[in-house]
Amino acid sequence: MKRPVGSEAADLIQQGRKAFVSGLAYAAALSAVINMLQLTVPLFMLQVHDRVVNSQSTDTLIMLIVVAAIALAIYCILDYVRALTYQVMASKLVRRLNLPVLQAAVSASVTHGVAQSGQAIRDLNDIRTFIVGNTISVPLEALWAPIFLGVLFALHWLYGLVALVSATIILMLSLLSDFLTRRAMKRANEAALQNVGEISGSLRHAEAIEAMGMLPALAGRWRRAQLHTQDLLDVTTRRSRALSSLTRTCRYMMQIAVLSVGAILVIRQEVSPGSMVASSIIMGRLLLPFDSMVDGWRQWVLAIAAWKNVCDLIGNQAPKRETKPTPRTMGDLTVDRLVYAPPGSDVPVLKGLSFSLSPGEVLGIVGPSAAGKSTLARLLIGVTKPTTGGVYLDGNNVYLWERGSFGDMVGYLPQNVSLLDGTIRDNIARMRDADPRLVLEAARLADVHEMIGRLPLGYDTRLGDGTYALSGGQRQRIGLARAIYGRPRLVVLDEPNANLDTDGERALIRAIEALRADGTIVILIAHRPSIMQAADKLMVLQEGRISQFGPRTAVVSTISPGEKAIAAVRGSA
Ligand SMILES: Nc1ncnc2c1ncn2[C@@H]1O[C@H](COP(=O)(O)OP(=O)(O)OP(=O)(O)O)[C@@H](O)[C@H]1O
Repeated sequence: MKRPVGSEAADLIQQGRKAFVSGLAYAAALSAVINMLQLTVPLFMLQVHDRVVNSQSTDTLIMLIVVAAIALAIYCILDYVRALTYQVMASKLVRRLNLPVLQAAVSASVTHGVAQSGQAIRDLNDIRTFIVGNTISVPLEALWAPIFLGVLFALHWLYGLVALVSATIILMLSLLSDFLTRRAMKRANEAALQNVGEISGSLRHAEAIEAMGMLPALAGRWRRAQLHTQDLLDVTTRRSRALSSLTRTCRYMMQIAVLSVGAILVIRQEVSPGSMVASSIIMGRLLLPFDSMVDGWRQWVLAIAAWKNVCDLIGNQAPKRETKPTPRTMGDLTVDRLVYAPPGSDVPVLKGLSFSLSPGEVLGIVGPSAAGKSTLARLLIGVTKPTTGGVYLDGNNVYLWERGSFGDMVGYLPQNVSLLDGTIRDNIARMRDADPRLVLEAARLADVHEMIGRLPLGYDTRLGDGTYALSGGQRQRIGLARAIYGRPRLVVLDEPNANLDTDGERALIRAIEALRADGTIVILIAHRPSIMQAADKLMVLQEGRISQFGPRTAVVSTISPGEKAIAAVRGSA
């Protein structure tokens, strides 16, 4: 039986939460013992002063050394085990969630843009850094403060009182630091993120910037934005440095205070000299988590917010798709009352489209700009979720289809061909371990084999930033080879001839004919009419509605003269 779609995401979140909570409980148990063992040194001092110095007994000293050494050895092991526990927690979480977050981020970037999805990947990394860092332990350490306080009260109530007042002062200073820096820090971080986003976005258009002399104006904007960020950071740094100096000084003063109280008590012979030194050490240990309490708390809040973002992304934004592969099919493509309105908009771009195509049919889609052609293409390949209605391939909903098996069924050449960082072979083979036979077959079918052979490293030529730059036509033809790699059952080509010369167009028509002979359903979207001679059927899309649909010759004969997009089709008939 198939599991309900989306339940895998909920399971993953649940498992991640469980692993974190059980790991934290284990770390808390270890922390309990570790904190007790941290009393080894002060207790050793106390005993040395009170027993060894007074009795001058080296036997007692040796016994104390042995006991302390055993306690410290156990401390060392447990401290290491606790660090390992955090590391295992972090790596389990990242291993489980890496792929789902990446998948969800890709889906989210289709609908919400790249910024949000990039943030989710950063969030997961932040959670990992938080778990393996020191601040995760702060609340666990603070839990043991009452024990240290109890020991100090047990040594003398005045030690306890000084410690209690000191802890309160340190906590107040820590809260004050948070109050004075939190807002400015948040604004500085947001401004810095925005700056980096703007700069990296603009660098993608370096040619246009350079050619049209936009650099001075852009540099002025970046400079102003960076100065603003720097001002905010300066404010936070000044305030937090001042408060951390004050806190540290207070801590030293409090240790002097406890030592002074101890000295008075020793003079009055109310406590032993050993207890004076021991109380100073315990006090330092007690104040440590209070010092980092607010920072630790802030890190916890940030980590919880990051976890919430990751859960939201996986649970809500990721498409609720089937998790089991669907077998390869040869059936019809059916579009049923398809309506699509972009997120946040009530105005549909596509208004109730219905049509169907049989295996081996080639459909050409024409229409004026902004008619909804590319939006329809994205719905046909199951990238975008329909608002209502659906697209079905052999009865299976293309949006809900498990992505791995659907990818084998489908080829897509987007309007803006985007080749990925990697070799030409990697790109044609869709970044999988390339099967050379299939890569060659796709390249031959797209008629790019010779062209690739002329490149410096052939199929091993690397594409990406700072590497080999292909022409627009070369990119489009390699994109076509990628779309038809593995002989998919449905191929959607959005403006496949936009950058092609006559030879390229002829090769494209040959590729479409080969796909048709193979029983593949091909959908062609084009403004340039020459390619439409390869189509069996034509659809004219206008303002999100099908105004014409049928065999190519029939549609062409019924088109009213004067319509721009349709005149283009007539030219091809
Ligand atoms: N995610 C979205 N958010 C807002 N508007 C959108 C979204 N997707 C599509 N649109 C709008 O839908 C309309 C159709 O866009 P589409 O890209 O499908 O047109 P097209 O027919 O392919 O145009 P062209 O021939 O110029 O490529 C446009 O007005 C576009 O702004």
